[in-house]
Amino acid sequence: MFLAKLMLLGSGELGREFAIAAKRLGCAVVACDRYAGAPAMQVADAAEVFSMLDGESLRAAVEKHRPDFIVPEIEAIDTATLAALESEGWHVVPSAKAAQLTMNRDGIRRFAAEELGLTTSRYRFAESEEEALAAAEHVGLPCVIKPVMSSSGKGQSTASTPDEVRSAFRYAIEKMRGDRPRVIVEEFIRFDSEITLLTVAAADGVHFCAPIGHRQEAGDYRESWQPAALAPPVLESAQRQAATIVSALGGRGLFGVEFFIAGDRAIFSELSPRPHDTGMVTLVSQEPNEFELHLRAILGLPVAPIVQRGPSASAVVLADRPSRAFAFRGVAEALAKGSPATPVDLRLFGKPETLPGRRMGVALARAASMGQAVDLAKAVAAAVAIEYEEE
Ligand SMILES: Nc1ncnc2c1ncn2[C@@H]1O[C@H](COP(=O)(O)OP(=O)(O)OP(=O)(O)O)[C@@H](O)[C@H]1O
Ligand SMILES: NCC(=O)N[C@@H]1O[C@H](COP(=O)([O-])[O-])[C@@H](O)[C@H]1O
Ligand SMILES: [Mg+2]
Repeated sequence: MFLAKLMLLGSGELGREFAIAAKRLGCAVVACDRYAGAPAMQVADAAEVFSMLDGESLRAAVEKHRPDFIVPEIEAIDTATLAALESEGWHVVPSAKAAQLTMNRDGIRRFAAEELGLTTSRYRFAESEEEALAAAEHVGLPCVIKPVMSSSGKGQSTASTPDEVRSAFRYAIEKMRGDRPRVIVEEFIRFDSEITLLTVAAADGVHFCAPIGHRQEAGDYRESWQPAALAPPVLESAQRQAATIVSALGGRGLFGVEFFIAGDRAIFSELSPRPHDTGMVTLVSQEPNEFELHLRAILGLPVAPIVQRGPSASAVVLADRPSRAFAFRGVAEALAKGSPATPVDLRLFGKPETLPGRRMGVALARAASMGQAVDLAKAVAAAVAIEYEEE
């Protein structure tokens, strides 16, 4: 009856768009996350609530639902259980190895730089303030310090003095996820721009989407746009490095490969073996979008042609305080900003709770020029207000 049964490990906004794509192609979707009512659960056939770091619960959910594909949607998953499940014949997307290496910054960085020879910033790992100081001396100041396990910029800061290195180390340990008090100390790259290169490992080989430019603030993305203007040799270098790493990680699916662009160099930063948040722009910028591409690649279906539809942008809608009682205002005004030549759209994720800086929605726009598309997406996002009610 169903084309395939997919189990999502993590059910946020990215999982929700993936689940919608899967439902459209007649798949069954089981959505798992740490809380009930997560965005993808709202459109899935079934839901399971447990921590993805709890291996026993993860195994129980897999054995209960018997999915054809286990699809990690977040980074923090009990990857030892994923590896065990894979060895027993369950299919982990794109591979247990990819999930395992990318969950920890030390895993993916050492694999990229030391095994594959990709261009990266200088880096060292540290497990104490003293080690962090020594690492900072090695990579130079300023440097960027991040917990090895974290995402969306959590626990990340830049240090310019030895004192700041100490406090950045403490901050990273305080905000880290998981149980390994370890940080990466990276050379600060003065980049001209940064991009995500969506790279699809499909049955018939590797395909690329047009590069996506993005702007980050506090380690989290604010706006993204596609296509990002890149000199052809820089794009080719990024594509070569992306093809190398996705092929080495193995399996089929879409990857978000992040690069810093500095002069004529594409410097590999990190990658997601799954759709990328900056890739939400593809909801208006291309067909198939990144979620449909991930799905098609997983199912062994054709992914080409990938059609880019011109200058497009996304801008995030963030909450600024914790609340379980809130409402969205200004949606009509936001959507009224579109015109036949400059269409706009909006996704509100339906998360049941706000937190300071939590992403609650994203605005999308297409226009004749990139500047116009970004400005329009920002205006649409700015028109949406979150009204917090007294609890
Ligand atoms: N070495 C560096 N030099 C300069 N800027 C950096 C460096 N490392 C990170 N940044 C900035 O911080 C942002 C977030 O870093 P990174 O992608 O490593 O973190 P993350 O927590 O994995 O984020 P996400 O999960 O959103 O991708 C980068 O996109 C970049 O803007
Ligand atoms: N950069 C990773 C990323 O964007 N992940 C996306 O955010 C969700 C968690 O949101 P939450 O923290 O608001 O629950 C994840 O489930 C995923 O969709
Ligand atoms: Mg990143």
